[in-house]
Amino acid sequence: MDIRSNRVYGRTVSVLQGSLLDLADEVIVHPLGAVRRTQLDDTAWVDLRPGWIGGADELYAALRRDVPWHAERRQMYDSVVDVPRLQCFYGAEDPLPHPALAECRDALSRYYDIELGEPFVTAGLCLYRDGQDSVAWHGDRIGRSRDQDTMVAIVSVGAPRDLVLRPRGGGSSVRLAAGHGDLLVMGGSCQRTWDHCVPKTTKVVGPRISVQFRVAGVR
Ligand SMILES: O=C(O)CCC(=O)C(=O)O
Ligand SMILES: [Fe+2]
Repeated sequence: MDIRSNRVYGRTVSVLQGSLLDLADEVIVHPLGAVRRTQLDDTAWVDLRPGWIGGADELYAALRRDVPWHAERRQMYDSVVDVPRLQCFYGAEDPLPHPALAECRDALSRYYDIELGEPFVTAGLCLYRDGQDSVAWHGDRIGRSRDQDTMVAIVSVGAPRDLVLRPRGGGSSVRLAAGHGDLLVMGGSCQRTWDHCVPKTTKVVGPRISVQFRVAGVR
C-alpha cells in the first residue's frame, strides 16, 4: 500500500492509495463462514473474520471520497473539545454510501439471525485520520444496550488499528488488531460488562475507516 499525504480539515492526513494489484479489484463481500469466536468471559464474546472484504482498498477510497465526513465538538466538563475523529451516521432509512455496506449489513443480519433475533439496521462510520485520532473507553450503552445484550459488528478498512477491550469490573484487557477488510463483532453482554477503545498511537499510521452496524435503538 502506498501512502501519500494531503491536507483535509486543516490537518495533515495520509491517504491510502490502492496497490497496483488491488486497483482493478471490485469490492467483494466474502462468505461469513470463517468467523472465529473468542469468549471474553462467561457472557461476553468477540467474533473475528479477518479479510472479510476483498478489494478493501477500493472500499476505503470510495468511503473516503463519498461520505460527508464531519467533525464534532463535545462538551467536556467546563470546555468544548474536538471529537478526535470524523464521523457520519446512517439511520435505518438512510441510503448507505456504498452498495457493499448494504451487502455487509444484510449478510450480518442473516448470519446472526437466530442468535440476535433482529436485523442490523444502522451504520455509524468513523474516520481516524492518523494515530492521534481515537475513541476513548466506552461501551455502546445508549438505548436498549444499557440493560440488554446486543451485537455491534465493525468492518475496518485502511490502516490497521488496535481495538482494546477491558472488563468493567476490573481485570486484564484484550487487544485485537482491526485490519484492512476485517470484521469484528462484539456480542453477548460485551457492551454492558466490558468497555472498548481505539487508543491513540505515536506510531506513524495511515487513516482508518470503521463501519459499526447496530440494531434499532442502540448506539
Ligand atoms: O472504530 C472502531 O472500531 C470502534 C468505534 C466505536 O467503538 C464506536 O463508534 O462506538
Ligand atoms: Fe463503541
